[in-house]
Amino acid sequence: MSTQPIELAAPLAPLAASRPTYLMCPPRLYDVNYVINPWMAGNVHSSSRERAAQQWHRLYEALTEVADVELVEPQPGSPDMVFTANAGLEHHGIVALSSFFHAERQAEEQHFRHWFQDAGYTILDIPRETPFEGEGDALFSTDGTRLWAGHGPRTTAASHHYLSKIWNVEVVPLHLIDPRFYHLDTCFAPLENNYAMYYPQAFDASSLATIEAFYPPSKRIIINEPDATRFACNVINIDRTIILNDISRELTDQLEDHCFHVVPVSLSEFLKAGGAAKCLVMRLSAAKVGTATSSSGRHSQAPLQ
Ligand SMILES: NC(=O)NCCC[C@H](N)C(=O)O
Repeated sequence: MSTQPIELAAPLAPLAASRPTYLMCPPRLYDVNYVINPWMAGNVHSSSRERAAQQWHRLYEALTEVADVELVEPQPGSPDMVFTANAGLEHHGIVALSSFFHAERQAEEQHFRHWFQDAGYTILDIPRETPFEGEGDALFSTDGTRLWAGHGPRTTAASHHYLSKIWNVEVVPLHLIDPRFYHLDTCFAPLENNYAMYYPQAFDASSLATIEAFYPPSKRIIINEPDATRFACNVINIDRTIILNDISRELTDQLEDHCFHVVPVSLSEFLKAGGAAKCLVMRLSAAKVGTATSSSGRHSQAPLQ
């Protein structure tokens, strides 16, 4: 019998899982200055900048656990710039820049344009006559086979054909009919492992049938009105992690039963403007970022406010 100590094989270094990258905008200039959705009504100047900063930082910290974050500087006169999901839609290094429906947000377009230019993206414009509000209304299915595209309150159905031309992808229109859920990302979320969360009443009958034809019953996570109005569908989903505003215990349990790891971050100050976790971030192709020469950059620490 050998007396040689058994040599244990050195453990394999874990494969570096590629971390996704997101764009965020610090809330230094965030406020509710006007009313362009039902959540803002009665909330003009009612948000606390200090609380908003704390909540945004918690979101930033939760996100940087699982992703890299780039920052764009907030700009005077654009208090909604914190909702970077609405800057545009980026895929394969190309950005379809948003063409905002409301004049109140149109000044943001030039600021985001500069950031994407400096970061080396190819920018394609969507005409002013056919408003398009970026990732707020355009979400790829997690298998990448289709682009779900909302229309109605903000984005026009006529803008969708630009998206299918840019990426040669099937664009599936979903008609939003409840003014509280004015962007697709407020009422619908494709999730990993081909699940989807959605608030059915936000859609017309044929759009709902389209969603249900794609997701079999076992893959549907149906959100009730109390959770929908907590922006439960407005999630950042990275692998099994789901970052979102506070939701009910029942929904948390349901998500955990489907093996998701739920990370709640209270975002009450941003709900006053009609946005939550997913609205505060925009997904980017990692390949392009890090080349920016503007005030943005890759940050591993929470930035100063
Ligand atoms: N749903 C989103 O993607 N973004 C939230 C945008 C809030 C902003 N106050 C707006 O009404 O456009």
